[in-house]
Amino acid sequence: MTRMRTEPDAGRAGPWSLVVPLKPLALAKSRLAPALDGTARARLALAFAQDTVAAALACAAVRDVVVVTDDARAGAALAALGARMTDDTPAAGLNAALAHGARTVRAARPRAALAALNADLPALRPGELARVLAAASAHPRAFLPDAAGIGTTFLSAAAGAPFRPRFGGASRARHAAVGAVELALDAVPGVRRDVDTPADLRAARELGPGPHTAAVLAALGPAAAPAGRASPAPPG
Ligand SMILES: Nc1nc2c(ncn2[C@@H]2O[C@H](COP(=O)(O)OP(=O)(O)OP(=O)(O)O)[C@@H](O)[C@H]2O)c(=O)[nH]1
Ligand SMILES: C=C(OP(=O)(O)O)C(=O)O
Repeated sequence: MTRMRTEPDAGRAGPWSLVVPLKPLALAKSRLAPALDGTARARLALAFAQDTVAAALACAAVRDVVVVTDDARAGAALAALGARMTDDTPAAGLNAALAHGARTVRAARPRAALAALNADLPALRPGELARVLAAASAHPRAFLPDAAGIGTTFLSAAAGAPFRPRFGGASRARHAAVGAVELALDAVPGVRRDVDTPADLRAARELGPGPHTAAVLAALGPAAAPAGRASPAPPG
C-alpha cells in the first residue's frame, strides 16, 4: 500500500521533483562495517539522508522531494524536513524503488521533470545541486557519475522524458549505455560524494558534511572519520 503525505511544499517554484531512495536504516551502509557498529551505521545513514534532503529542499530549482522508504523512523524524520514519503516496493531493489517513486510523482503530474538522487550525499550543497539541475535541463535524460567514477549519484528525466534507472555498482556505464548524457561539471563535489566506505566518509568530512552528519560524527568521536573537519557545510 502506498502512503503519500499531503504536499507541504506545494507552491514551490522549481520544476524538479527529486526521488530519493532510502533502505531501512538497519540494513544501510553495510560497507561501513569495518569502522562502525550497526547502531552507528544506522545513525549515520539517517543523518546522511537528512542532510541530503535538507539541501535538496533548499535548492530553488526543486519543487518537491519524494523519499521512497519503508523505514518509519527515517520517514518521520525526513517528512519533518518537508519531504513527501512513499512506501518501497517489497524486496524489489533500488531500481524498482526509484521507478515506483517516479510513477508516484507522475501519477499526479504526468510530464513532471524528475531526478533520482542518492540519500547518502552528506556534503550536498543547494547551489551545487542547482548547477547540476540547470545542466540536466538541456537534455532529455542525464546523469552525474559518483566521486569514484564508477557509479551514479544523480539521474534525470526532463519533462515528458522516460525515466530509466539502472543504478547499482558500475552504473555510470549502464546509464550511458541506455542513452543518458553524462554531465561534465566541475565544482560539484558534494553531489558526487556518496559515502559507501570508511574512506568515503573521511572524504565527505573533508568536504564539509551538513549539520546532521556533523553532529553524529562529533558524537561518535574521531574513530568514525579520523581526518578533516566536521563543521556544517556552508550554504551554496
Ligand atoms: N528504497 C530503497 N532504497 C535503496 C534500496 N537499495 C539501496 N537503496 C538506496 O539507494 C542509495 C544507494 O545505495 P547504496 O549506496 O548501495 O547504499 P546502501 O545500500 O545503504 O549501502 P551498502 O549497504 O554499503 O550497499 C542509498 O540511498 C540507499 O539507501 C532499496 O532496495 N530500496
Ligand atoms: C547504487 C550505486 O552504487 P553504490 O551502491 O556503490 O553506491 C550506483 O552508483 O549506482
